[in-house]
Amino acid sequence: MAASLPEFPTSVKNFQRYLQIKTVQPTPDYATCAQFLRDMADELGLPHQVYEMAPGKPIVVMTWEGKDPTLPSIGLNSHTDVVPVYEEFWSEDPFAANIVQDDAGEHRIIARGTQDTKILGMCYLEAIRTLRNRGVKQLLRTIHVIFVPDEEIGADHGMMAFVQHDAFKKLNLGLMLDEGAANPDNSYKVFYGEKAPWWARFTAEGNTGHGSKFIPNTAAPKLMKVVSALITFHTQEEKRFLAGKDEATGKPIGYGDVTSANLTMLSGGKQQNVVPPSLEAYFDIRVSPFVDYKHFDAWLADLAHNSDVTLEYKQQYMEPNVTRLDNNPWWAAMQRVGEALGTSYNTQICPGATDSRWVRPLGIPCLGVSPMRNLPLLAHDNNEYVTVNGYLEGIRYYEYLIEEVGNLLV
Ligand SMILES: CSCC[C@H](NC=O)C(=O)O
Ligand SMILES: [Zn+2]
Ligand SMILES: [Zn+2]
Repeated sequence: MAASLPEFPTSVKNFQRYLQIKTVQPTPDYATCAQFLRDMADELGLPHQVYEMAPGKPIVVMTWEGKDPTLPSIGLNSHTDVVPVYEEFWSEDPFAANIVQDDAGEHRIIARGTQDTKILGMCYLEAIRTLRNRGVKQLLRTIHVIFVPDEEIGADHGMMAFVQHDAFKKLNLGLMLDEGAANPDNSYKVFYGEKAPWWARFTAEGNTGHGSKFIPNTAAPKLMKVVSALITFHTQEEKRFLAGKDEATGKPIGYGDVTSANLTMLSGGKQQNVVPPSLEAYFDIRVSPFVDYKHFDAWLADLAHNSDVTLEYKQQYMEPNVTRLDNNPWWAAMQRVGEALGTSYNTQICPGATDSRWVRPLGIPCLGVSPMRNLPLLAHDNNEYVTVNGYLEGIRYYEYLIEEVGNLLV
């Protein structure tokens, strides 16, 4: 660790304070978090509302009213919760938000949530502060900075519920910006759509008995038929992805064009010498938005049926989830800002699921961008970090982007 560190700007200290709040699943400290955000809003002079779709799950919305509040507004969304840590694999306390100088001389802020996705919320707020300090009193459109809980566990009491609420409709969003991801290359990733999470549980049932016997009709071979078919499917999709283009048509194949099916949990059985009456296999399936959902659903149902296995979904997302980029004035505005700041973009389908999937089906365009480039993707990983310089670049990016989209007449 470096002997002495420079004095960092207040924006960095605010980011550290946010990171130090343990909004970690499964028991996030949302009360402290909401208080912190309310204090930030007061400091910025932004009126704010707190909504709860379930007790103890605050959604904080800060509003910077535009010159014409009747125009559709801009939503700046980020989630406040973070995923758990394996602390023994971290070089720093994941909730201390320590700043450590690396070999290249860069100052790294190391903490859970630096990339996913507390950087985003703080960049929005610090960018608004910069704009107002520059003397920009109002933009044309109203800006809503939205902080939501529980994105990491499916958003049942977060964005999924909020979009049904009157308060959400009253925000009158014309565009929502949401999370992107760190890019190891020199461009910003932009997510214009995402894969559909289908969390499937296959249950096989059969005869039980002594573990030394040849028992007919047991659970294991039935379950193995499903497991084997899905692993074969997953491997084929992986091959298509690695080949980079379609064998027949030569069309390029990216992450968004393929579907993954990972076996993530297996359960069943009580003792090693008792053949179990049931066994379960859990798959995290991420369906490409370009796949015919109904067709794929029928394929999985047939697979289960033909294997004499039952299939249940913990979640099965079925809505369209792509924002078109052609003839999209918001995207054009984003590109102008990138050009002005010397940044290029890399447009992608998000392999994971974000809160945008609840908003896109309402016809509201959503673009997921996080200004993190030349940075390894460490969301959900050990020693998650962003550099101080990267964070400051992010604030500058949003300063220009918020001004551009906030003043856009479409
Ligand atoms: C599908 S609900 C969980 C959402 C989570 N989002 C980011 O990692 C994901 O696993 O994609
Ligand atoms: Zn996230
Ligand atoms: Zn995440």
